[in-house]
Amino acid sequence: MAVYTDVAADELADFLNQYDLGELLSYKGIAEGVENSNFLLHTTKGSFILTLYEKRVAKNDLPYFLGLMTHLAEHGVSCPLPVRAKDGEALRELSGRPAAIITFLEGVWPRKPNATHCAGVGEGLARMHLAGANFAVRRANALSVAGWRPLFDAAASRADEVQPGLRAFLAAELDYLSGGVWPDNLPEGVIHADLFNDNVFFLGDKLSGIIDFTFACNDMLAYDVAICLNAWCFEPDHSFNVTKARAFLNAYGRVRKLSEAEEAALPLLARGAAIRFLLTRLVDWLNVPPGALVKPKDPLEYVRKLRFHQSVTSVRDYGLMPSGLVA
Ligand SMILES: Nc1ncnc2c1ncn2[C@@H]1O[C@H](COP(=O)(O)OP(=O)(O)O)[C@@H](O)[C@H]1O
Ligand SMILES: N[C@@H](CCOP(=O)(O)O)C(=O)O
Repeated sequence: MAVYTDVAADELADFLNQYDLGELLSYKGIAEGVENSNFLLHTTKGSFILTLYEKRVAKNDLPYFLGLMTHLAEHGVSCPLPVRAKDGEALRELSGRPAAIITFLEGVWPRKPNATHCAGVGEGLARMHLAGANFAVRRANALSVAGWRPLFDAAASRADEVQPGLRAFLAAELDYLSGGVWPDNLPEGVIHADLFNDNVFFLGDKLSGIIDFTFACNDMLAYDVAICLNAWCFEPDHSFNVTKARAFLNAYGRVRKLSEAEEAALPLLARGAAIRFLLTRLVDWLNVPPGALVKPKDPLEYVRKLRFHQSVTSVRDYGLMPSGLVA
């Protein structure tokens, strides 16, 4: 998260009067993350997170995110719960933005994830996929193949300022991925779509909860696996860590087994997952709003990840035997 929209103390106190959350004791903006404005609130009834939804979030989608958190929590996933105001509504408006308060989740996101964390995420992701199976509401993935071209168009003219040749590299990859190769027959369901290490909390080595459902949608479950491979299984020097990947994939597979078709599609899905985050990061890198409390994320990290997946021919390179047996 970040802070794009400031909230004054008296405005917040008025806002909180709509809830049964006691008196405001203190609040502060959270400098982490890049998408929305987030504040940690301390009231006489405890700690809460206030989110003001910003740029990439469509107001119409908010009931999906809030409903999904409630559904997942009811089905055994540890995640924040939306807090309803006195009128029963969780989604409100503050400082001209859609806003919601969610419960505070204990835990710390891992700054240096190890293979045990990766296994925890694999298991947690698979459990989330199973828990989402009977969520009745649907939301298409706005950031799948069709959503990548507009991002490219928004950044293309300045892409080479970030790295010479980046524009041509992205154009070629986009042409390839949108040229009919993208799978359309893999199992679908609710995916988190942004399960990076700053969205997974641990207490010790044990996963304590999953946050940030603002990209959640219905899409291929294996695409979520690919997003996590990228987010969790590379080192700070951008080399791929096959031990982490094996730990992640095997833990996922113990809860929800990937089909052979899903395994075979993983390299392609990982390329798609890489260009999706490369493009949003590039757009954000080139358009930091003046005065915003935000640290944009490095798009070039994802160029290196994408190049790695371009060289992958089999799921063996991710530490799995093609049959799904442990390598
Ligand atoms: N329910 C929560 N409980 C505790 N901390 C939270 C919670 N939600 C968010 N945070 C804190 O805010 C940070 C950013 O949240 P995140 O949802 O990732 O932001 P964004 O809306 O920008 O994607 C997290 O890394 C965490 O420190
Ligand atoms: N995970 C994305 C950025 C958006 O997620 P946030 O949770 O950090 O706001 C990336 O790494 O590009």
